[in-house]
Amino acid sequence: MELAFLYESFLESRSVTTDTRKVKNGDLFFALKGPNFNGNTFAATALEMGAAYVVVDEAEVVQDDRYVLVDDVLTTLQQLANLHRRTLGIPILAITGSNGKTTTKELVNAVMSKKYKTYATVGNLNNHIGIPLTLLAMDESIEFGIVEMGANHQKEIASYCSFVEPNYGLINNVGKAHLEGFGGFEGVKKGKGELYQYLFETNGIAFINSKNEHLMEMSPFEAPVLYGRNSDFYNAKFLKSDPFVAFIAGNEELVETKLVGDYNFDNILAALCIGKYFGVPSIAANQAIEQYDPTNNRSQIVKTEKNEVILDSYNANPTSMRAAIENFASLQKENKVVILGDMYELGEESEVEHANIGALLNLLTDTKIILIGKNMAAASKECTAAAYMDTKEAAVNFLVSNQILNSTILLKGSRGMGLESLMPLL
Ligand SMILES: CC(=O)N[C@H]1[C@@H](OP(=O)(O)OP(=O)(O)OC[C@H]2O[C@@H](n3ccc(=O)[nH]c3=O)[C@H](O)[C@@H]2O)O[C@H](CO)[C@@H](O)[C@@H]1O[C@H](C)C(=O)N[C@@H](C)C(=O)N[C@H](CCC(=O)N[C@@H](CCC[C@@H](N)C(=O)O)C(=O)O)C(=O)O
Ligand SMILES: Nc1ncnc2c1ncn2[C@@H]1O[C@H](COP(=O)(O)OP(=O)(O)OP(=O)(O)O)[C@@H](O)[C@H]1O
Ligand SMILES: C[C@@H](N)C(=O)N[C@H](C)C(=O)O
Repeated sequence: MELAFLYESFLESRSVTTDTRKVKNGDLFFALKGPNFNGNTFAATALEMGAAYVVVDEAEVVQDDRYVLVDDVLTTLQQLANLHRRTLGIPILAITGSNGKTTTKELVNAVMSKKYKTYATVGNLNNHIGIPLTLLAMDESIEFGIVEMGANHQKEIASYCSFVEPNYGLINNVGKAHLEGFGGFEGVKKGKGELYQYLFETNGIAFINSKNEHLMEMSPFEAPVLYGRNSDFYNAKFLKSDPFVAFIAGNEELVETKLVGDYNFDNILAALCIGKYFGVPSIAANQAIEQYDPTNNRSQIVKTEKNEVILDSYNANPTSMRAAIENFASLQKENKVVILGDMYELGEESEVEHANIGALLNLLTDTKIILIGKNMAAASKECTAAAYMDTKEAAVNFLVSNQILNSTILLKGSRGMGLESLMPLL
């Protein structure tokens, strides 16, 4: 009953917010609880600021009939999103994976929007709150929805599938990310595999990189749409990444991208496979890939007055760190510097995984290495040639007195390290 009423008012306003700092006239305000605040305490403020209704789950804050009291605000937000998704009835593609979800989502969106009116997750709004907000932002003009799903524990992807109800899905890869919450690499496979399980049980379709043995082993499908090998539904030929990726597309066209890192080739293949499956003309699809220019701290090239920086400070885990280092090692540049920060959420595997990165760095004989953060101590023990600072503050002092000039720099670490704040020194 509450849901039907809320959906009616949602259809009138088309605007949902969870934050009084962003309320607009006519909004539906959902009073979520978070680590810092209880949204119920902001309900009255939301109404004063123009919200039409406030959805709360604490009876004592209710003052009049503009308060909609429910058992649990987050569950109601997800149920409303599900009702909207069913009403729209459009095809929805879910994208998850350990690395490259956001980039792949952007690439798929760029390709698919050459033929369809699409809506894709904005930025990284990929969790229990961001995903329902993504669904509710789709209107009747949208022909194809693309929903990024992030996760750091079991049953999370299954829960998202239950209200997103995707018809199509892509697990980009499985790697050593969020090991703490997933319970190791096998746990990552199980947790991400929940998308395959949902699609299998609902006769959905999965796009799978056939060169990825883990994904192939996880696949329960009889006939998934494969990419990556010549006999597959889609393939392309990698040419180089020096630093930008170039390749020969499935239609034999040369495509020169603005994406750094050979690992991005897999993300591109996924996008082009999906485009081909949905009938996007190949010339237009290739053009979409060529035009995509990352500006989001994810392997972004920044030319400063002093240096050229591969700014990769959005996140870091053993798999993406290794991929970034190996790619950097292959670059033909004069003065190379690697600045790496801690990798987070690795639980009991943290020390050994940081040590493994240290061992890998020993292979970079022509490169200056700077390691930052408490966890990187384990890497510095393996890689004795590296300069090591346990805090970012210490690293700032080091970089002030040891200026880096005329170099190509890889700057990568977990989000919490905020390594982009070092950019003014580089
Ligand atoms: C709940 C919420 O939306 N919080 C946002 C809020 O946080 P704030 O610091 O204010 O505190 P609370 O969370 O405690 O607030 C509770 C509610 O109170 C509201 N409120 C507060 C103050 C006020 O004056 N008025 C208010 O109304 C408040 O809005 C809350 O509703 O603001 C922050 C700053 O803008 C936001 O950063 C914070 O957003 C949280 C983090 C959030 O989850 N936002 C989602 C929309 C989202 O999708 N965020 C993504 C990050 C996704 C992510 O990390 N993905 C991981 C994997 C997923 C793991 C999953 N299990 C998980 O734990 O999330 C990945 O690896 O990709 C993003 O922002 O990019
Ligand atoms: N296919 C890939 N394999 C390994 N590493 C990758 C791949 N694609 C991207 N990366 C690395 O991951 C970084 C973050 O990319 P992106 O934000 O697209 O991933 P994500 O999975 O969405 O991350 P998050 O969950 O934190 O949003 C990139 O800058 C790059 O270093
Ligand atoms: C920021 C969040 N999406 C994420 O990726 N976290 C990990 C732990 C990181 O920052 O490396």
